[in-house]
Amino acid sequence: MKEDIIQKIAATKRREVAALKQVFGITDLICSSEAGNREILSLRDSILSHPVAIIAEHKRRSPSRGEIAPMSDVGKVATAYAANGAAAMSVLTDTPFFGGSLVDLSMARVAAPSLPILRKEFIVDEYQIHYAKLLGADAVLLIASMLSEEDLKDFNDIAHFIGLQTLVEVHSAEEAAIVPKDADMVGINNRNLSTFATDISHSARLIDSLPADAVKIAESGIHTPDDILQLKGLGFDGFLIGEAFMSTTSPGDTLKEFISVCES
Ligand SMILES: O=P(O)(O)OC[C@@H](O)[C@@H](O)c1c[nH]c2ccccc12
Repeated sequence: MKEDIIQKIAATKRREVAALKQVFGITDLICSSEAGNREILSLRDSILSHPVAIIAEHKRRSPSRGEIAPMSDVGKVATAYAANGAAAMSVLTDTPFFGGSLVDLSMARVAAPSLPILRKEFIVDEYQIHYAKLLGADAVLLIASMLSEEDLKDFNDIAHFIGLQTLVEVHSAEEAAIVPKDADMVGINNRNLSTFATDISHSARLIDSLPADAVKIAESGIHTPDDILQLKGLGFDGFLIGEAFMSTTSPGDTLKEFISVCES
């Protein structure tokens, strides 16, 4: 059977973390991230205080779309997202599949000091959570389908222990059932991680399997302001959008246009 993309990514991530650990051990990493202690911004509060709460993503390429904005200046995009009403920013740090990097994360942090930032990564090891903090993230994505129930709980606790928030991503009712009660936000990904195809009606079908009081984020395949309004009507609090912004010449202006259409 052909290997799922997500399985291939998970294997790559394990090798990547093993190599990083050779250079910079986990104890050194934890000490460094604690030494540079900065005030963590609440991504969750920002979602709840924005009437149209968009987590605007920086994405250079993807396995499904190929190149989107390979030469993007992440600092410029971060400044533009902050200036044009983003509730938060998501920075893809994966290199082999999405063309991002840890440098992208730290450059976004410097360029947009008041904007909550999510490290968008395939987390398979707590090491990646400490690295997220070191480079200035406020929150991390935890993908339920890549983790055992036990690891999901542990990683959620570790993130909280070092002051970061968590967005737990699910794809099914079974995964929704294992989301830790104190996860800060729960996301439904409209992208099937085996095929990478998107279908926004997936969010609509699954929303009732999330706890009523969860902060709910719809992720992927959102291409128009109308998509946002439809998902908002169903009860979603926030919207994670990458391609629809990054495939335009000015991601910040496109974000602004989406918000103004939604608010009109
Ligand atoms: O570019 P889009 O379709 O707007 O999607 C953004 C974001 O939701 C997507 O990058 C994403 C969310 N979770 C993921 C997990 C794996 C790969 C990709 C993703």
